[in-house]
Amino acid sequence: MRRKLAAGNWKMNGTKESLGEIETLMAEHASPSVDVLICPPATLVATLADKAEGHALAVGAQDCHTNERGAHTGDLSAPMLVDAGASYIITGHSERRADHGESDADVCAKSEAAIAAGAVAVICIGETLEERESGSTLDVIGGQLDGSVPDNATGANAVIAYEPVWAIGTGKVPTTAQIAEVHAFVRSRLAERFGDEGSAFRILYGGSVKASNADEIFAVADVDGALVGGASLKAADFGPIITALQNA
Ligand SMILES: O=C[C@H](O)COP(=O)(O)O
Repeated sequence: MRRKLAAGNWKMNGTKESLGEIETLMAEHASPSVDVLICPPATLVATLADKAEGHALAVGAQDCHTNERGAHTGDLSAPMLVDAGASYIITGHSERRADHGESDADVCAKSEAAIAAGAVAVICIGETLEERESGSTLDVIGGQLDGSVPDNATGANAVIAYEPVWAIGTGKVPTTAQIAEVHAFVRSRLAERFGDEGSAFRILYGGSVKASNADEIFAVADVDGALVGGASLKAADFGPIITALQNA
């Protein structure tokens, strides 16, 4: 049985003051029946991990370097992030792919590094609007999945996040049929490659998830939770999404 996951990605938002939102969230969701994860900017990982000690809240990072250490000014390695308190690391977010030119091979190496460091890799894939409109969504998703998920991935150490690029931060959400089609495709592709283990991977949906659409999205087969951006910044927005996932 896959345990559901409500994951918040704060992206490049938040200072120490913002952690008050997490204190509210932890107080209001002290014993969630789903996994709850917040990935703040790297500057806040250690501070949030300290605050989350003893609470049912996992802390994650938004990216990592492929190497364990070395001359890479400004970068952070997976073991360093784990040392700071991250138990999950997002890899291959479309904003990293676009802003930093990360390829599937880069994402695969980062995911492998995250897993080797003992973190759960949250591996992101998703098509652009142009790819969706040209009918190549499943080809794109299949290629990203094959290229970005490392051989050492299992259901315990990796999560797949399907985030259509055109749905991120836009308020546009695919239809439930579109989400169902991609999630079923991802599930079958994982089964082809990993056999029975393929059914153990959690597959999250991400892109303009909010309290008002969460129930509908979480009712879709093979949606094991969400990777939430904007609506994860405030407890008043993220709390109801956690509740919806618990009730799904
Ligand atoms: O990582 C989160 C996603 O990019 C979704 O962001 P959003 O919920 O602001 O659309």
